[in-house]
Amino acid sequence: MVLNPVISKLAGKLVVLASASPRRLEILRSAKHLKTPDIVIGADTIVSVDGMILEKPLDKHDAYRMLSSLSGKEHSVFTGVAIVLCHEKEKVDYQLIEFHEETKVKFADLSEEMLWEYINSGEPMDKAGGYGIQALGGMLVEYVHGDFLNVVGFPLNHFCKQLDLIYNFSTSSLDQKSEPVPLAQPSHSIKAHFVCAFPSTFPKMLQALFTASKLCLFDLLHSRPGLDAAQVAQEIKASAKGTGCLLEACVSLGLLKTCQKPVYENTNLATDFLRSDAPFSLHGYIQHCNETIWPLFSHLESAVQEGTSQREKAFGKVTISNFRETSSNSREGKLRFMKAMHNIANITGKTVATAFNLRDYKTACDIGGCTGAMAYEFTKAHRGLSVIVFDLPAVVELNEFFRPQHTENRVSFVAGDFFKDELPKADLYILARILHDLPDEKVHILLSKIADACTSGCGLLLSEIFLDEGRRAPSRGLLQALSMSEGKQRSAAEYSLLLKSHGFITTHTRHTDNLLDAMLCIKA
Ligand SMILES: C[S@@+](CC[C@H](N)C(=O)[O-])C[C@H]1O[C@@H](n2cnc3c(N)ncnc32)[C@H](O)[C@@H]1O
Repeated sequence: MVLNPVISKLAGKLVVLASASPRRLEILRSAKHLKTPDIVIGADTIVSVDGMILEKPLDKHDAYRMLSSLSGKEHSVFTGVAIVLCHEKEKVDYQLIEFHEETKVKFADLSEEMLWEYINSGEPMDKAGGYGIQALGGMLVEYVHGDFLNVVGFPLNHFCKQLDLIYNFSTSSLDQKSEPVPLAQPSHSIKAHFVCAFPSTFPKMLQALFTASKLCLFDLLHSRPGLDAAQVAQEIKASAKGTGCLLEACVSLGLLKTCQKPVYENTNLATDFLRSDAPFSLHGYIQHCNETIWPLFSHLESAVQEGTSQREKAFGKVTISNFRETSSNSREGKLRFMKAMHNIANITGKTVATAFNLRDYKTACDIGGCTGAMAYEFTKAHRGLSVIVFDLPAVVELNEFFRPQHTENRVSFVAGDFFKDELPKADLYILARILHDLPDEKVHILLSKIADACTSGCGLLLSEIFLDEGRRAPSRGLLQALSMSEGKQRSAAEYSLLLKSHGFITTHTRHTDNLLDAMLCIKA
């Protein structure tokens, strides 16, 4: 789903927001300026805790009752949304689409003093559950698991996905205003189209993205915007026919844009994420998905039948086991793997580095820290902190390709194997995206080595995708498990338990909305 084209489907339509909430109005307004009528959107938010439903407080005492019932606990925030599409030909017809979104929020333990101070601020009075996460109420919150905007009052991401389904898969395109879908068959045709389109469209979309990325199309159109198809074909040394089709497909996916004269340029999305030298580039990660994830998952049926990794089937024998993530042992293969890790660390690093107050730590060791991208974010976020990146010799020797141009020299590299070699001394150890790749036995070996290197009071910051306790989400973690690697996807509680068995007590857990979650532990 490409967000801007999705939300822009509302342009030129009159959208009636059937809600008095200024927050909902703000969320929708900031997503798109809307003009002409055609759609009615209604939404309502409730909070649910211990089987009780909390709506808006009636008075201060009601606010106190609600907030004290939330103190120290996880609760759910539900927003129900109804979209009514109005079709007009000879007579007006309607189509109703409903959905809801749930977000889990945990409150810190709230003292009486804090509760009353917050209630007296007046903020709780017009808000479901008696708090507003986007303002002072944010201070009460320990973590949010799920869509933040849903807690504010409108699940914009889910809403855009629904719009995508309506406008990209519905036979009754509102733009044509020709064939209204009668009320009797609510979104059935949309679902059928979705189910049909998904298996055929999705692989084609991905292959178009992989190919455009591999041919460095977005780099070319960044340095030379406004080339036509023939010029692009010449530059990328590809056929005119194939290049023309690829360019048009990229336009339809919102990756490129073209005006009346058929010349091409990058959309903002491509400029920000798809060119190889963008600060938050995902170019290396996309190549990794193309060369490693795609071939691996093309053997999914055997993986499920056999319950074993299909790495050898996909890539043949890989002799250097620690580079098992790559499809080759070549320098090019290693660099591709490192670029992929670097891209994700660039996107997530700041969130992880700023998840906790690390004022008391002066030296950190990022175990399996790869290119140092995460380490640089930690030194940027914490002025008094130096970070040693500890990784395999084959990785450390290639780190010069990833060194940032402007940085204070507080990141250094040590080569070694975390199962065999002595770990550098530090008062904070960072383990980002390491443990999910290891089975429990190996986790214990690594954690006991870290525990031996720690004195009492040392910290351990773990960053991984944390599954929810029911193992129902997030799907990126559950899908990753299908690779049948020797590792394991775990919940925050499971990680805490593993860490506790080596004397690390979890003090804080953060579910972020930025791919990786984090927990901070202290060595007892
Ligand atoms: C999935 S990457 C994570 C990189 C980095 N921590 C991040 O979050 O961006 C795993 C890293 O662990 C390193 N690694 C794997 N086995 C190792 C070992 N035995 N000793 C040291 N590093 C190892 C890999 O080289 C790779 O850089």
